[in-house]
Amino acid sequence: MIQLRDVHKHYGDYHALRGIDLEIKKGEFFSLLGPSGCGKTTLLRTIAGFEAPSSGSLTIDGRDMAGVAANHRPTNMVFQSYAIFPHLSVAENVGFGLRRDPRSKAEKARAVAESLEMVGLGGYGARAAHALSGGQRQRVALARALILKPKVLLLDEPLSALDKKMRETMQVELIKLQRNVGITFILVTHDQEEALIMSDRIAVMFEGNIAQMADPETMYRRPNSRRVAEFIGKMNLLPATAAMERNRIVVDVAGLGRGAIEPDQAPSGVQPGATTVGIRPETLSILFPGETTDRRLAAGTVDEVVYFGDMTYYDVRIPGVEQPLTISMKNLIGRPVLDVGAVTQVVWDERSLVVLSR
Ligand SMILES: Nc1ncnc2c1ncn2[C@@H]1O[C@H](COP(=O)(O)OP(=O)(O)OP(=O)(O)O)[C@@H](O)[C@H]1O
Repeated sequence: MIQLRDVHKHYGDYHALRGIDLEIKKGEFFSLLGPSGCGKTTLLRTIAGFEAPSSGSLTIDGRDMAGVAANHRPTNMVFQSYAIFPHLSVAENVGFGLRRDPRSKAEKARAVAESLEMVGLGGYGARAAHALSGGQRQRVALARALILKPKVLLLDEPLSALDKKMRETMQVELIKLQRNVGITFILVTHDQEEALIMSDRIAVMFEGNIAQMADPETMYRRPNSRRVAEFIGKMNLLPATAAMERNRIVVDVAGLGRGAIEPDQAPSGVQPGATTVGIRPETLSILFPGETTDRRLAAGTVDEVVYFGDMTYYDVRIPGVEQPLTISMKNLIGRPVLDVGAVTQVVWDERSLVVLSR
């Protein structure tokens, strides 16, 4: 539905977008994720028509958007600083975009009520906008965008001003809303958790480039580079050597040992020789007294313990490995929390390794 081909954007000498190729499907919840300054807002604004690409093409529904003004595109944008008008009522805010709509007053009022219903603010129409909470204002901004029935809703960090609890509630509500209305959502966020929770697909951006584009599970389990791996969640990085042995890829991981891996565990390919592998903390575990395993073991010493409610995070030092490995363990009834200095066995599985050669 939305297609970008080799899109570049220059601001004077600064090269903000460096050849973006992107295809977003109808009805998809797509997130642009990356650190501050990577160009995600520029990309969103380019799709919206607030910025013109320096080169490259953008089509929406097969129609070339070159020269098409923002207000003539089938898109609508919801901003971080959801600029609602404080002197108007909630209903007046939501109906603002219908000022020039030829429908009757009663029909417009019905559309406003419907939009408010969609965002969980049914019955709030008469309230003064200035008397709303942050989360409610955000919903008003959403209702105001939805009433225009855009094909694509562009969301620029829409939840970043909300506190954590409210943000989590709104994340779930936004997902439900998107499923109900079926329109394409493109979300800009620097919050990896938010992107993982909400998206059908994510593009991770660094310095004006898309580093990886994938569904959340692939992005998390099979990052294609060290940088993506470290940007999303916590990843243990270990030096390793890779070799091809009878058509199998075998990696020898410092301190852990050798294991054969599948091709999908090396999303950017494998060069024989020195490499880096990643392993997520929750794919490692500690073998507690009385437990057995048929998986691989490595002996180590607990270096650090961080207790975190239902989880405990251990840093375990393993001979031959420079950095302690972080291991997250669910706190279960009867499972002790180890102390710093405890000698332990770390359980690992070659299936959770990912080769991060870049
Ligand atoms: N109008 C502009 N003129 C000059 N440089 C700009 C302009 N807009 C953005 N930039 C630069 O382009 C780069 C990308 O900006 P952009 O706003 O897209 O980043 P971002 O990834 O959205 O970051 P943030 O999360 O901080 O908003 C930044 O280095 C920024 O300074």
